[in-house]
Amino acid sequence: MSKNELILPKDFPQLKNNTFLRAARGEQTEHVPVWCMRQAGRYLPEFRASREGKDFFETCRSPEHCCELTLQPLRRFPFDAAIIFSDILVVPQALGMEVQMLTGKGPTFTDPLKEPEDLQRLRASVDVNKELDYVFRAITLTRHKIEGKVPLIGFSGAPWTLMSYMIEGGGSNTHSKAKRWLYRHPESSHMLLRMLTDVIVEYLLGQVAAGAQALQLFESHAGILGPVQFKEFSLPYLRDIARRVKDKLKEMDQDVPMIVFAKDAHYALEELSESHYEVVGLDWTIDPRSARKRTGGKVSLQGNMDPCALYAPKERISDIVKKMLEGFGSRGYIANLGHGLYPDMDPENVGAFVEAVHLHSKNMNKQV
Ligand SMILES: Cc1c2[nH]c(c1CCC(=O)O)Cc1[nH]c(c(CCC(=O)O)c1C)Cc1[nH]c(c(CCC(=O)O)c1C)Cc1[nH]c(c(CCC(=O)O)c1C)C2
Repeated sequence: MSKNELILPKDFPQLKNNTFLRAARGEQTEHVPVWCMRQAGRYLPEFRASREGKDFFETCRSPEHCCELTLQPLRRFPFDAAIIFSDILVVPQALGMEVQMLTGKGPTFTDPLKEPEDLQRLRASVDVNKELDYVFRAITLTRHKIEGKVPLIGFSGAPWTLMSYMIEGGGSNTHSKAKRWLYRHPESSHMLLRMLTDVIVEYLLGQVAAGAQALQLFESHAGILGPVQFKEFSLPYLRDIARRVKDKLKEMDQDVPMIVFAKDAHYALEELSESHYEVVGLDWTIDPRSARKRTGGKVSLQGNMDPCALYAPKERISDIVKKMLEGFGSRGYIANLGHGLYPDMDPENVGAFVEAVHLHSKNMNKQV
């Protein structure tokens, strides 16, 4: 028996800081909780040291490494949540596709999908518990090792974003190969999106069973769609995922908040706030006050400082954070960036961001 198998998803340490979970449910908290997308990342020297010389997806398959990388940012900063170290592309791998992380190039598929016939290359039925067991073990281990300090977030890529990677074969500016499918092969596109949805639902439920206390869906490529295609090829699947996961969680007597982050989908804010997610994540192109108005108190909001604001001097970061908090208000709000941290960011400025959120939100609460 390997040492991971001894770690079971039960008897987890008691949660000490639940501000993130309460804010996700729209409750008032002592301070506004804060975390950063890509908080476990290359901007931290200890992350670069741990990852050095190791294959990215091999790291993802090692529960011990994932646990260590997830915990690293918490040792430096008083974040109010942690996100499990993994990647959205483990799902296409589970469907049978080969993906490598190439230095300087990012994720690269060996043999991307080209035509609808290629769907036959995908596993028709995926045993999620077998294929993605390593993620579940990483979550269980981390949930123990985090010692109840903050909640642990599980995540998945959303169907359209994963579909676009599977067809583009990696990062892309135009996503024109994937969008070509939407216009030329709409039925096959829906078939692929349905296949992904089925796997994602199982995957998210498996993450909760393993110990995830919240779930975030990353629709990172929403912006490239525009409102009409978003309504046809993204939104229905986002809604289906939330509804199916929620129904099952109810049966399991679990109450796990779900966050949807559809980057650059400001055109769909109203729809996203009526999609069964407790929290809508926002990129920096949306004004906080108008986001509140447009979502009408139906959901909590998360975001949305421009990550590049972290290049500003610390006093300026503090001012930007203060304005952002005033725009969102301190209730039903989780502070974050509008997208992930970049590798060249100064950890000290990340610390200044976290500190400013806590300080200004406590002051705002005093004035109410
Ligand atoms: C740290 C990291 C990750 N993935 C990649 C890196 C950098 C590579 C490395 O360190 O070697 C490659 C890695 N993985 C991906 C990319 C983007 C490729 C591209 O489109 O150009 C890269 C460089 C794909 C990916 N992967 C992810 C997204 C959605 C979020 C987003 O929009 O950025 C996406 C699009 C999710 C993701 N990815 C990761 C996490 C957990 C860490 C954390 O957030 O603290 C998460 C949540 C981890």
